[in-house]
Amino acid sequence: MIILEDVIVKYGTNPVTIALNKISLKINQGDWITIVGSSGSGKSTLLNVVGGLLPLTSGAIQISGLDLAQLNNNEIQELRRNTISYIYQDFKLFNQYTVLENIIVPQLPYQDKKNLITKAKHLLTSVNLDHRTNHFPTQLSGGEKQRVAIARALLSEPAILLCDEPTGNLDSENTDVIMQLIKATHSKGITILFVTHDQKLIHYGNQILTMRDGNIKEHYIHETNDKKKSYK
Ligand SMILES: Nc1ncnc2c1ncn2[C@@H]1O[C@H](COP(=O)(O)OP(=O)(O)OP(=O)(O)O)[C@@H](O)[C@H]1O
Repeated sequence: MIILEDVIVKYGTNPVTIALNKISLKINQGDWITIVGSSGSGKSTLLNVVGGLLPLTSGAIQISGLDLAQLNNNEIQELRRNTISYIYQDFKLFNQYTVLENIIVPQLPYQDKKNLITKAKHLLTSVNLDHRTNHFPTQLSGGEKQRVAIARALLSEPAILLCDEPTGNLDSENTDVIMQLIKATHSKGITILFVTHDQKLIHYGNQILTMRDGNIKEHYIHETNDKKKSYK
């Protein structure tokens, strides 16, 4: 479970931007929350604080019972390595590495290489890219790059997958492929936080969270038809 309590994030000093303005939210394991809202409303900041990438100005975040503020840098990195994975609009692949290397590189210092290669090959098959194992990112299409990024994100078998507009650079055909892969991932019980501007994608999640000016404007849960400002 992820719990945000009165989370405030400010950027800068003069001027100050309040990116998250006292956000409280409870996310259960296996939820898929689609996060929408206009540009600058705080969507990426919300993802980044859950991912342990940004310090809070005030408030608290718990992930699986751990208070992020109580963790040292190594512990945060461990949480990010084992529990939380990210996929981004711009894929963030390493152009100097092959597809297979891109998938295993983040985990290489911590796990047995042979095991990682076996797992990575299995993941490449599951995203239909086994024929691209030794290619470099520059030789791939956008959709293929995002499939590599998904394989990399899943290597650690994370509990939480943070998706920051992962289909933003893709055409509708590739968007469908990526959404089906994320859907399959979600069906294994992984929590998904999914930022998008694409209204066509909001039905994939079980909840829609609308941000406005650093606040949760609306939190809509599909299954219950329940509308909430927050779970507080
Ligand atoms: N590094 C930063 N320094 C200063 N202000 C920032 C920084 N990052 C974001 N902001 C500001 O914080 C606010 C929230 O930004 P955030 O990126 O979370 O919005 P967003 O909803 O993801 O926007 P978009 O849809 O355009 O990606 C915006 O006003 C933005 O200008």
